[in-house]
Amino acid sequence: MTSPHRRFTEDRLVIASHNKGKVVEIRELLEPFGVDVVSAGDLGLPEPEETGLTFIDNAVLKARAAAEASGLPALADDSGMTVEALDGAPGIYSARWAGPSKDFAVAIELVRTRMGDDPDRRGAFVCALALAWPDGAVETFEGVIQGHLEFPPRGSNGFGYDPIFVPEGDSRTFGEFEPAEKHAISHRAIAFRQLVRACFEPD
Ligand SMILES: O=P(O)(O)OP(=O)(O)OP(=O)(O)OC[C@H]1O[C@@H](n2cnc3c(O)ncnc32)[C@H](O)[C@@H]1O
Ligand SMILES: [Mg+2]
Repeated sequence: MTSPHRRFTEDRLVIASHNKGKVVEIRELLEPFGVDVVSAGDLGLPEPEETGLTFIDNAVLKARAAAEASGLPALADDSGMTVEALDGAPGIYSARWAGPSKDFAVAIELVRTRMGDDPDRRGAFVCALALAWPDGAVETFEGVIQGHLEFPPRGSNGFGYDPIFVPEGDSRTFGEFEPAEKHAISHRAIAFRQLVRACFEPD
């Protein structure tokens, strides 16, 4: 049976993200596929307003905007951290909790104070990926990694909420992981494996 997914056959791809940490990780994850990648920032593409109510909706909105503006296929990532004790917040608002200056010390402090001494420390990272073509076709994938939160933040690798997130089965935060170790297990890596299987690898 042939794959129901639209295959990626072009040789150039736009990463529809203005987040430097994400762009670094996505470039590393795409490296084995020999795709020439350019970021939305490099092309001077605008940052669309994220009006969706799910990670998938926002990933599709960002990928479609970049594909239309650039005339190239575009890959967007909408991701965030969900906290059990906060009923899933900050979730799709994870970037917005860091405020206009994108200060994650502020966002992390907000999570710490809102959780207070709630004994439930469980959290997860979610990553939705959308690959969109200029003709409007789109493919979507989602990955989740479970873990718990620890304060104060530890480690200077990664980005965003990495210094407070401890994935299940480890005692270190993602901020203390080497990049290659994070790529082996992260929410982004899980979503990427599905994307690669569906759209990049030969049938
Ligand atoms: O929308 P783009 O331009 O891609 O960049 P952004 O930073 O606004 O990205 P999102 O809207 O998807 O918001 C997700 C936020 O969740 C956080 N986040 C996502 N993945 C993460 C990861 O692997 N490690 C730590 N924090 C992460 C990070 O702080 C992001 O700013
Ligand atoms: Mg964003």
